Amino acid sequence: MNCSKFGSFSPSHWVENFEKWVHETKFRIMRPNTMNKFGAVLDDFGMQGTLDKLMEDFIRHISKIFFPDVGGYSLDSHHGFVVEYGMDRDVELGFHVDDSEVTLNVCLGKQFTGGELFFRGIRCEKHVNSETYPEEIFDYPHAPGRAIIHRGRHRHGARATTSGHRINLLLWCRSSVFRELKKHKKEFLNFCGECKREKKGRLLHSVAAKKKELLVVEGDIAS
Ligand SMILES: O=C(O)CCC(=O)C(=O)O
Ligand SMILES: [Fe+2]
Repeated sequence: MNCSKFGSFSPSHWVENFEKWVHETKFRIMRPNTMNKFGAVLDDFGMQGTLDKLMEDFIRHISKIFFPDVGGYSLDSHHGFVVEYGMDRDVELGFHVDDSEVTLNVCLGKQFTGGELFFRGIRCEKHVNSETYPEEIFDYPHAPGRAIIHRGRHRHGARATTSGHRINLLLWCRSSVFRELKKHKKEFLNFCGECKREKKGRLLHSVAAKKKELLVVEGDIAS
C-alpha cells in the first residue's frame, strides 16, 4: 500500500485516493467507530502525522476561543476516520455523543440527498439521556467542502442518506488534562446544558428563600 498519496489535505484528493485504495486492495478495513460499519480509521494507514498537524495548527486554536469549557487549547490526542453512507453502505447514524472533547466533521461529498445532521443540546455523562429543550433543537444540512466543529458532548446524529454516496471525515480530538480534571472537580462540568439549568434553579430558589426571610424580618420590625 502506498501511504504517501494520502499526505496532502485536499478533500477531493482524499476521496479519490481513498476510493481507489479500497477498490485496489479489497481490504477489510477496521470499523471506524462502534456505530459506523463503513469507513476506515485514517491513523491506520499513515495519516497520523497529517491529522496531528491539523489538530495542533488549526483545531486547538479554534477550540481555545470557542470551547474553553471542554479543554480549549489542551487537546492532545485524536481519533481520525472516514465514514461512508449510501444505499449499499451505512444509511444513517443514531443519536449519540462522541468520545471527544471537540469534533471536526468535514463533508467530503460526493453527491447525495438527505444525511442532515441534527443537534440536541450539550450533556455530561449523568445527563446524557435527559430531555431536549426547544432552544436546543438545531438541524444542519452538511454540504460537500464544508466543515463543522462542535463539542463531542453535543448530542447529535445523521439522518438517512436517501440517494447517492456521502463521505465524511471525522476527527475526534481529546484532552487528557481536561478528562483528568473532570473526574475530580465539579466546575469542569459547566459545559452541560442540564447542569447549568439545575444550577440556575438552585440559585433562583435560594434568592426566593432569602427574599422571603427578609420580608418576614421587615414585617417583624414594622409591627
Ligand atoms: O455522519 C456524520 O456526518 C456524523 C458522524 C458522526 O457524528 C460521528 O462519526 O461521530
Ligand atoms: Fe458523532
